[in-house]
Amino acid sequence: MIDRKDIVVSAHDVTKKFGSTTALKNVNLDVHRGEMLVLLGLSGSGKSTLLRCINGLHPITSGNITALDTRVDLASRKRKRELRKNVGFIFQHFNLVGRLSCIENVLVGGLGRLTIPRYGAVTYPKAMRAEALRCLDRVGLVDFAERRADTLSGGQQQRVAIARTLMQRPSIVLADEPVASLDPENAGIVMDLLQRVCTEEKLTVVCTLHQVDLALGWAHRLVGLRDGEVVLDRPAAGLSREDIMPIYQRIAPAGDIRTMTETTRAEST
Ligand SMILES: Nc1ncnc2c1ncn2[C@@H]1O[C@H](COP(=O)(O)OP(=O)(O)OP(=O)(O)O)[C@@H](O)[C@H]1O
Repeated sequence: MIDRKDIVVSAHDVTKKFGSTTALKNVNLDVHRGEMLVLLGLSGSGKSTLLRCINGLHPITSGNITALDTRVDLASRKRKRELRKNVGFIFQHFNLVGRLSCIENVLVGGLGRLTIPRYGAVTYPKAMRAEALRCLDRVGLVDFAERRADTLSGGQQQRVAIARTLMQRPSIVLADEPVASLDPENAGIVMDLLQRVCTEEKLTVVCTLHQVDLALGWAHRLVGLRDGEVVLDRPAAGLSREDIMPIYQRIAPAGDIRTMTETTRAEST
């Protein structure tokens, strides 16, 4: 039985509108400590919006959302900033500072614990530099500490971004299509790393993906969104591609349901 204490994110009837566009419709979701949850769905189904509502980057329109015991929908700006210190965010395009070394990029993850900004790795406390090296070691890149970030491959840059997130010591990691720019081998390496930090450090990872096979291979739980609604919420174990593909059906205005392939074929003829 799941202990409520282990719930780190809880969304109740969350609706998010952007003008006349409803990005999320009555979403209900509990995410547990140490869980690797993958959000799947067509482009525009609301995956990134949900991530941004969890850390308060987007205000929700109705419902309520709690992350790490903070009512995100009611929180002040200051409270949201505090929350975000405990919530790491991994982006598709890594968001590293290319001209800085890898260790400097990782150290940025620890800035929230310092009162004054630092410029250059040597200006950080020695203990933080040692921690940054350990984080780089976790992702297999300690030998690249002094290399400029923009001289690394995409896969290596994403691993540095994961090290930066670890340096932040978050309780939750939100990853928005972290492997979308990577080849299959590097995508597997990055997913493996995310799953390992999740399991070994009891971190909670909520990750959006377009690759069903990666989701099946690495997620503990899959949540499918279609037009902003949760249409699948199941443990990944025992699920097959066939169980997942209905997420990718489009609802036509007349109510007939067509798969994306059928829609694309019809549109191209
Ligand atoms: N800042 C915004 N302003 C207006 N509309 C937005 C904004 N952000 C998202 N939307 C709309 O909300 C809906 C959901 O978008 P969202 O980016 O969450 O989808 P997604 O599933 O993450 O898509 P993708 O897989 O392409 O990243 C879309 O219709 C999108 O156009």
